[in-house]
Amino acid sequence: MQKTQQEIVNLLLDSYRDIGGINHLDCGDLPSKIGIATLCEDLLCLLFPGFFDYEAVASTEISMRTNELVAGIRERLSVELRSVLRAQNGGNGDHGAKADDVCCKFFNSFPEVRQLLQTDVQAAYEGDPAAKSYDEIILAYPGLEAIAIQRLAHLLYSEGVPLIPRMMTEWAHSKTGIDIHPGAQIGSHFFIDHGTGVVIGETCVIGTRVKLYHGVTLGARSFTKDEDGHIVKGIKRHPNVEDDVTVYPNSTILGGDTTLGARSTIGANVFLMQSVDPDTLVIRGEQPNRSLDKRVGKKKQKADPFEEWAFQI
Ligand SMILES: CC(=O)OC[C@H](N)C(=O)O
Repeated sequence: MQKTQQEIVNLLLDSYRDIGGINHLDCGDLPSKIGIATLCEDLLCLLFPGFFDYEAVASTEISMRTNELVAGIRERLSVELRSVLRAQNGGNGDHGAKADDVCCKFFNSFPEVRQLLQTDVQAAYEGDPAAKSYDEIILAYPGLEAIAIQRLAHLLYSEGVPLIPRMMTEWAHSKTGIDIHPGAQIGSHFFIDHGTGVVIGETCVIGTRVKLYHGVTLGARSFTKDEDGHIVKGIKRHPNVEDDVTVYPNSTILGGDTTLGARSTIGANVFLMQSVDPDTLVIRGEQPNRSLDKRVGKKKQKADPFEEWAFQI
């Protein structure tokens, strides 16, 4: 039997009353998904003047253009910040002062973020023989876009801003296929080549000159639970990657106390839940240019049951 419009509405209202966990009522605005997406687009224009704009930008107009961009971003970011801070406080309070403070710190950090991004572009140029120019990297490398947004999102995350940083990195994820949590701490000269399927967890600490290929996961092991069976949040769950480490495609490194020692290389398709010393090579399967004897002779450990071999390079 067909339902009237009012009957359909009543069914939904009943469901809103009975199933409460997925309603957001009487507790203020949430950030807008479209709003965050356009903010991210404008932030990229601000970080890389002339690269993400629709039209060429002349140096004579850079001051005016920067003024306009900063004013627009500041106004919209303040609105979004007030919304999330209110929502966090059950829809109460103004939070204008806190929003202004966060905005101010955010913009103050831009020169530092740009300095880091310049090292990321350099790392991509030096790390990829296919990269012909810095322009190509800024315009065409998904890894650069993902790390640019993550570095900004990390500033907001570090100020304790809820929701917005995650929405920013998810915007970048949807564009690039690269999922970097805003909490991850990432050093300079960071390069993700190709990028699709890379996942970097919230509590990762990554050193300088680290290079990752597509499909790499820096993830958590199975979750610790409290006595009520609830997963414990806020603990260190993801690996540390020291300076000058390279991880080749589709490798999975798990665990908060797992450290990839400096200058190590993790080959493709490796599954690791234990630390490796500095200067270690970990590979899975045969390497055609090494005899098995040589590998066995040099091997440090064999991680059962995955047939991984680690030895000094
Ligand atoms: C990257 C990863 O391990 O994710 C698992 C889970 N989301 C966490 O943060 O622990």
